[in-house]
Amino acid sequence: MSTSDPTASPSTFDLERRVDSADTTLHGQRCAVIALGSNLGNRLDTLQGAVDALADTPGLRIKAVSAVYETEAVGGPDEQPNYYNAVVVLRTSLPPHDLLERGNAIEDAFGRVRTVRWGPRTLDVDILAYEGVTSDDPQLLLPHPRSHERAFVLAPWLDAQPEAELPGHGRVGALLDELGGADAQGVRRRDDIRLTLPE
Ligand SMILES: Nc1ncnc2c1ncn2[C@@H]1O[C@H](COP(=O)(O)OP(=O)(O)OP(=O)(O)O)[C@@H](O)[C@H]1O
Ligand SMILES: Nc1nc2c(c(=O)[nH]1)N=C(CO)CN2
Repeated sequence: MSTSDPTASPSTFDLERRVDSADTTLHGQRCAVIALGSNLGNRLDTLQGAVDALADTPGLRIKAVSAVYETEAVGGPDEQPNYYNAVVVLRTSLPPHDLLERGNAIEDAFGRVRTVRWGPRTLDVDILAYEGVTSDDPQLLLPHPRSHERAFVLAPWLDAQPEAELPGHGRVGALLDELGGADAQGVRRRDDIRLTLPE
């Protein structure tokens, strides 16, 4: 992890130790899919910062990043700004809870404040699925229990991984069709902006 990592903290060392041990045990690398969302502040810079921070995580390699989608806020208080949403497909030797911890640290680094449920936020990092893992632990529900009904998740996921399947629900493309497509939920691909992967 580089010293410029905005999430670097003493717990970073803990994380590195766990990554090292995960690398040398049976965990191997598994595929995981992460949803990013932002509807406060500079949404594009924040999503790019989150991609950079994920890419800078030991034991994690990004395989694909979706286009950016501008999406109407679902749930929570009225009159929220639109979100920018994107999905990242990765391979990792981090166990699921460590990946969650890393996602939470990245949210915190970008000023995430938790007030009302589904309220506006600088950054949301959700784990949509983790290869071979289902979990009913409220701290980490896998696959994410609401992803099948959210076009703001399915449209970018399909973009990043056209053959994707949501465990227990089927193909992501079919799920999006069942919702009536991206347009039906106010989800629009923004082809004028994009996220990049660090070299
Ligand atoms: N798959 C998951 N990915 C991320 N957080 C999860 C997951 N499953 C459970 N959680 C838990 O959900 C808690 C609340 O997360 P958060 O406030 O970001 O919810 P939200 O993104 O607003 O709502 P939603 O869960 O509907 O997307 C977190 O503390 C986290 O431990
Ligand atoms: N459009 C949109 N709406 C949301 C989003 C989001 O990322 N995009 N995230 C939520 C909680 O995770 C609740 N509502």
